[in-house]
Amino acid sequence: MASHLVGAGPAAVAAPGTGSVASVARRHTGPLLTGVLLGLLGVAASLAQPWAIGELIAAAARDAPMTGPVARLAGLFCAGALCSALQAYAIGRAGENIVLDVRRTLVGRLLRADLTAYARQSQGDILTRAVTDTSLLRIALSQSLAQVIVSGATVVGGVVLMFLIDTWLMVITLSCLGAAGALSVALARKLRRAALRNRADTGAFAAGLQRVLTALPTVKASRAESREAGRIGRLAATARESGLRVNACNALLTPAMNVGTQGALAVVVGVGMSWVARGRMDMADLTTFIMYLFQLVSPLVTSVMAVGQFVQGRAAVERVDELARLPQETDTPAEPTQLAPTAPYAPLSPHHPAVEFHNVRFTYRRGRQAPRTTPVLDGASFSVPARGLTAVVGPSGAGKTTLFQLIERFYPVDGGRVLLGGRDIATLPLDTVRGLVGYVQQDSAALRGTIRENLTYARPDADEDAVREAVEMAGLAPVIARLPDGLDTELGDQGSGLSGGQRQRLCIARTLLQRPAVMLLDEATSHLDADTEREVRDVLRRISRRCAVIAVAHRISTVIDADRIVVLDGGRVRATGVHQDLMARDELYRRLAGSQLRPGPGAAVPAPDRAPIPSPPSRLRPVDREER
Ligand SMILES: Nc1ncnc2c1ncn2[C@@H]1O[C@H](COP(=O)(O)OP(=O)(O)OP(=O)(O)O)[C@@H](O)[C@H]1O
Repeated sequence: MASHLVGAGPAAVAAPGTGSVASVARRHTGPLLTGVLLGLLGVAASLAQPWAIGELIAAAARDAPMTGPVARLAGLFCAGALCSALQAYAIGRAGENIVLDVRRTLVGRLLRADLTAYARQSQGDILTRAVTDTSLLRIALSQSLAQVIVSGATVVGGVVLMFLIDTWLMVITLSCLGAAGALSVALARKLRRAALRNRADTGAFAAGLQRVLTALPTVKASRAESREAGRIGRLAATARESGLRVNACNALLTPAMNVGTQGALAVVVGVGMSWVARGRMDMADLTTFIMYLFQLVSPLVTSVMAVGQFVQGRAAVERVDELARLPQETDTPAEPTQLAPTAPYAPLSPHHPAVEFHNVRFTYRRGRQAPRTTPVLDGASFSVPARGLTAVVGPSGAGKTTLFQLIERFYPVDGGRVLLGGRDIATLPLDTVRGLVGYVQQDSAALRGTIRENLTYARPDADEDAVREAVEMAGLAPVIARLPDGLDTELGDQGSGLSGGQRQRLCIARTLLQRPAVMLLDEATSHLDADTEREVRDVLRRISRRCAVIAVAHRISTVIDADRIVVLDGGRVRATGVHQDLMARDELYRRLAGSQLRPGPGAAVPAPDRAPIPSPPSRLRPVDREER
């Protein structure tokens, strides 16, 4: 059914994967193993070096030719250096690739996140996780992991060779190192907890900073600079405190291992020398044993440091995983029939209402544990014809914006159905729904970038003529003509660089360019002066002959000549009709309209409570914003 419904093109965001860091990292097992293998080859080369030195000494002692032993030793040096360089490159590259993949997956999942779940996150913390924590992944998953493996292999190889030289001396050595090792493990556990706390504190600092930076003029106008500086300073101090705990654990880790190895060395020299004195061990074996012990010190310390880094990185992995687990919007697979090319403004069948609400119930969820609040919509029903201007009015907080958000399917309804062109939107792909519906938001969302990029945001393939037409229609042409760079003028964050009214026109033009079947305008002309508003209203009137335009407006001038007005109150539609009709029979509408309309010269003032037959629109004039 519903072959009249067509889509607006492919999804813009690449389909995200399952999201967890481990699942992403598994894709890079091959390059990581290659790096580790190169590292192990380097270990073998370095472990063989004392043996080659021994061979060289023996050859010198025998006065035998030295070319072979020297060549072997040089070969081992070169092989060790080459393997170590290749290992560092391979592991570093794999680490960067993991970070890239994790970030891409994370961005895909963030952009597809369920809005209810997303709204519970702080944006500053999201940024810290997506930028800083993902950087730490590289260290945890590649460098430190590889270092643990490679240094660990050096340690294991050395230990085996030392066992072969003298088992009991090695047992004594291991008991000294074991005590240091146990201390290091305890410290590593503490370090992980401290690192997790520090990541969270850093996120809280970023969230605090982001909160004020996005509202800097409000902060200044409220003279809150000192208060905010103090509050954010305290957040920074908390991050410092947990950072110091991380630092303390880190600072103890390496010395703990150093003390262990130095203690082992002292004991080995003492015990070994007494054994040599008693003839239980010869001097050459003791010297080789001590050489291997010296060779163990550096990899032991490196591997303990790498464990520390790995543990800190794991804290970051946990935080990135948590973000990647954000619930996603549920989508519906597209049917082939839904993806026919669109005709401008007319992809919905004129035989069905453009939008229908059937007994819709909806409540915002503030969190799983939070108590349920009163429903915003409690059985709302109305329909919007495929052509014409429909206005939605109601007191502040009545749920008008919520209606629009449900048409866009930003949230699923709790009960009832929302139909688009006769089809339940829950059964349509999100891409189709959002391609058919154009939405000019209440707060005129513009993005950092050029005006042209903003205009073509919903339709990147729009040609120059289409852009110019939308600009003209939205009354934006004179604004752009005054800008030195015209359409290529750069805007700041949230479209700064334009006035509120200019931003509204920009957003209207962007939606016009999208050529939707249903155009939603939420207070979209509230910042415009009376003349510009009239021009934009005329444009919308013209467009409404080709598609459905639904406008939320507090300004009665926007509503007065609408083909249909829906009056929303207490989560329900209490009346629908045209202006005169509603003035005559709906008390709330009369009250809402009465506060903004004043009689023209010679007209009697209608007494709102006595339900008078209203004066014809020509004799009523809307009160301009400036006069209110
Ligand atoms: N994201 C949200 N989370 C929780 N509650 C919300 C959310 N958005 C809106 N609400 C609540 O839902 C109710 C309806 O809000 P909505 O923005 O739809 O009203 P409105 O009629 O558009 O108001 P206005 O005319 O003032 O713009 C309000 O009580 C509001 O507090």
